[in-house]
Amino acid sequence: MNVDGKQVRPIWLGEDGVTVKVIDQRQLPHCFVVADLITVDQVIEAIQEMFVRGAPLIGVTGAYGVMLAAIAAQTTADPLKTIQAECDRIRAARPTAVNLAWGVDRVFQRVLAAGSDAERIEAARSEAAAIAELEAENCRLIGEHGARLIQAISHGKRGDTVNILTHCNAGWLACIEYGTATAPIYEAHHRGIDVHVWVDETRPLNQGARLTAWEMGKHGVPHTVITDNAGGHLMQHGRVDMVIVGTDRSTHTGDVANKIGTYLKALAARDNGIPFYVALPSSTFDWAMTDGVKEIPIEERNPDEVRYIQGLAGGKLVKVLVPPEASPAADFAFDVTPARLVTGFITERGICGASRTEIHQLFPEHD
Ligand SMILES: CSC[C@H]1O[C@H](OP(=O)(O)O)[C@H](O)[C@@H]1O
Repeated sequence: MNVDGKQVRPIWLGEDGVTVKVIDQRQLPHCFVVADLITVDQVIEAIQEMFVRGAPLIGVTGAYGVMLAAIAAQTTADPLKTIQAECDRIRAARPTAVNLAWGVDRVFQRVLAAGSDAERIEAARSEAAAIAELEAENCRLIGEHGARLIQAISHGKRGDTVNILTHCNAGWLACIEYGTATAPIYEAHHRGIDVHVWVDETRPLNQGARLTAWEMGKHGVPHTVITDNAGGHLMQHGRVDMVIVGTDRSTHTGDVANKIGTYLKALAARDNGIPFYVALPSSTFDWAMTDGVKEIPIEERNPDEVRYIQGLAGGKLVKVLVPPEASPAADFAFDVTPARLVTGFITERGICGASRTEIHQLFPEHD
């Protein structure tokens, strides 16, 4: 995406064809820092500590991690076995986003089919790059399809501003280009449709206030940062026309895992008759799980993420909200919105309802 006149992605391969370069999103919006990853351990750290985050981006980062595993495995007695063990470690870095396993497994299948160390490395490098380009194109298509929904609302409002609420960051920073939830917003804005975005701050790591607001500002999209608890009030007072969120894993039966707090927005949207859409590439569907509330693993992160807030000092923890010795804390990173609260999915193949039948009509190869 264009940032201050430069084309920027959250991940790219260095000129040496080995160094995986990522924007350290923990430092945004205060500092733009690029981290170099050259080992599997560094890839795992980047995923776990959220230098990189967002399902599609986590998938691409894990995919490049398999390339780094193949490079390191050259000096081992059994390279394939070593690579497989490293894939297991990368896959386990964060539990909720299904793209991580999807990306790692796609690359490992290509590595398995290669015949030598050099071929394994090249197969991994090219497949990781191909996944990145696939996800970029899928997000572009999500934008095309989703913009039609926004256009219809704009038409119904005779061109008045379409107010869209989004939660967390499902922007290009969570993907490769365009984003998922933000792709229709960018495309509608590009088409000259009058849009405004309510940006949930998204406690505790504030991906909305820090990342979505930064993206919107750099792209010139009108937006307002709000507290997580303001969405219901705005919906009650007719100030939200639609909700679009991303997802880290959605079951093929329509249940949606996304950043903690999404479920509450879906409840408020349903109570106020507001359409609630989930934007995702098909790599984020889980074709095996049927009951998302029961089956999707919900990551629990370090409670200090609740106790502290990141400040201006280059991402350093600068302010204590809850003295650790005073109270226990808990940091549930995701929740699951049941399909009954989801109006529809915006995918690279178009828009569908949130039932198993409708999802499979769009993706029959998974029947
Ligand atoms: C397009 S996936 C974005 C998705 O990922 C975020 O979680 P995290 O920042 O913890 O990786 C959030 O759930 C977003 O909706």
